[in-house]
Amino acid sequence: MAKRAAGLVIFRKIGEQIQYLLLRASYGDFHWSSPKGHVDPGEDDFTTALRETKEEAGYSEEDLIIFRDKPKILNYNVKGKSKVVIYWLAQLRDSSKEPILSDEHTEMKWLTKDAAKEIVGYKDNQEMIDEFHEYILSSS
Ligand SMILES: Nc1ncnc2c1ncn2[C@@H]1O[C@H](COP(=O)(O)OP(=O)(O)OP(=O)(O)OP(=O)(O)OP(=O)(O)OC[C@H]2O[C@@H](n3cnc4c(N)ncnc43)[C@H](O)[C@@H]2O)[C@@H](O)[C@H]1O
Repeated sequence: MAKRAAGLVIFRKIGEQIQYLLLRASYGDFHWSSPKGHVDPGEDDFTTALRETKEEAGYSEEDLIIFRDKPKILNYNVKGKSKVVIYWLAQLRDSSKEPILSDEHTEMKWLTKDAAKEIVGYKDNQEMIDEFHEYILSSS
């Protein structure tokens, strides 16, 4: 069975600029991603996304406006095993509230769409950022 994870693609608005939160893993290839993590047995995906966001960025559901109707699903292989990751888009209500990192990450950045796409590197993740970005623009 595929490994399953869930998380939130978090953005904030600074004036007219939209910035995405990316966290750098403290292990493996030190990759950058949105807050997310493994779905525990019996846990639903959305609960995982909220739990991991709290653990990895310090944000609670109350800190965020979550666009629940538009999840995106990424499928890729990690060490030869398939992995499914479900992401929801979420806006930080208080743009001045900075994340609190756990020991799973060493660094954070708020990045414009193009910089966020560059740092995540993977095509499917880049396409997801593009799609979420279009959604933000079309709904604001
Ligand atoms: N490798 C590791 N070494 C040591 N401790 C670890 C570890 N992974 C997790 N842990 C630890 O395990 C514990 C439980 O973590 P927990 O967060 O509960 O579970 P998890 O499933 O390991 O969490 P993530 O899904 O966030 O893991 P990840 O960052 O490895 O996954 P990603 O898919 O981004 O990345 C996995 C790989 O896929 C690559 N990747 C990411 N996105 C894509 C993509 N779109 N396409 C192709 N490859 C991708 C990444 O570059 C990376 O190489 C924590 O304490 C954590 O610190």
